[in-house]
Amino acid sequence: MSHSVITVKGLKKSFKDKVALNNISFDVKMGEILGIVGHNGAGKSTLINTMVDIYKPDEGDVEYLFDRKSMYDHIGVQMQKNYFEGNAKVIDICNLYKKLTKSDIDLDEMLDGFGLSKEKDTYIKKLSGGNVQRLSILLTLINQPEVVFLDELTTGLDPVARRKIWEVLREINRKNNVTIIITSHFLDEIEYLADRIMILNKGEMVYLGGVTTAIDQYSQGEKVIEFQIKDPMASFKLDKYGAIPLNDDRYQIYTKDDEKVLMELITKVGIKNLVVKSPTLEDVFLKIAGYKLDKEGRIINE
Ligand SMILES: Nc1ncnc2c1ncn2[C@@H]1O[C@H](COP(=O)(O)OP(=O)(O)OP(=O)(O)O)[C@@H](O)[C@H]1O
Repeated sequence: MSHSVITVKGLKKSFKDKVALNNISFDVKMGEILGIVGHNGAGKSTLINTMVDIYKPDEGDVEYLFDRKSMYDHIGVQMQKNYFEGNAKVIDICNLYKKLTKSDIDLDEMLDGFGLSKEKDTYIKKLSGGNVQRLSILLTLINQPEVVFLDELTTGLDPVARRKIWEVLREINRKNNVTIIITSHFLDEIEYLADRIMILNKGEMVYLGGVTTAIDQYSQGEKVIEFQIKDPMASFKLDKYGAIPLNDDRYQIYTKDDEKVLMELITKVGIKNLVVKSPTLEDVFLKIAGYKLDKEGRIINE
């Protein structure tokens, strides 16, 4: 069992009467990738901001394994918004960070790993949004932190660029045992990267554990039947099955007795375009917190 590098105890944070975090307690293990997911406003950024001392909690406490006074020597924080001087070149900003953090990292190697070698002499104001995002992650890693916080990891990046970032992060996690805490709206990202996931729902931690454990725990041998009904007026017939409405007039039913339910749906309700499958992480989310995903796989509010 690895040590805890961060211990969060009973965190509470409100903004006026809005409760952003309600009694959150957990440990971050050294060398793990912890993925924090939740809908807009679930409390992800507030949690990270409180963990890195940007916000003061109303109650509770965050303990680090290392000396709190030198915390910023040990951690790297990438926030949602970045403000870079537009008239500086990529390499200038990198050198500045390197100097400020007294790092001996090989910048050429890093720029290459992030696919930014060609942009080395590009002015920040001329960079694409995706490249600004890559640069901000790169800068977070320049001081060779032991713990990295990445808020909204790959928002704004195309699928190829996202994969590249995932690989870089996995490598620094595996090679250097860097602990990584990421928030994301994308379940595929968390499923791919995270050793454990935390599901936040309206400021509450509703799940913390392994991805496969989440699926096993919440599915309990159930199958998922997804379908459309032939006659929308017949939707009341689905009530007794606890059907969850999805996009595009589709419904989802969880059942341990898929054969019987399927027969009933076909003969008594009238369904089409049906799929029977084992639950995925996406289904688990839908079940735990009523989340839905948009076409790109991003969590959207109910
Ligand atoms: N500085 C602030 N002042 C007032 N309210 C805030 C502030 N920061 C967050 N909140 C509120 O606290 C709640 C949690 O917000 P937070 O930004 O932590 O959620 P999030 O899960 O990161 O959302 P998103 O995915 O949209 O970034 C929201 O209701 C938000 O409006």
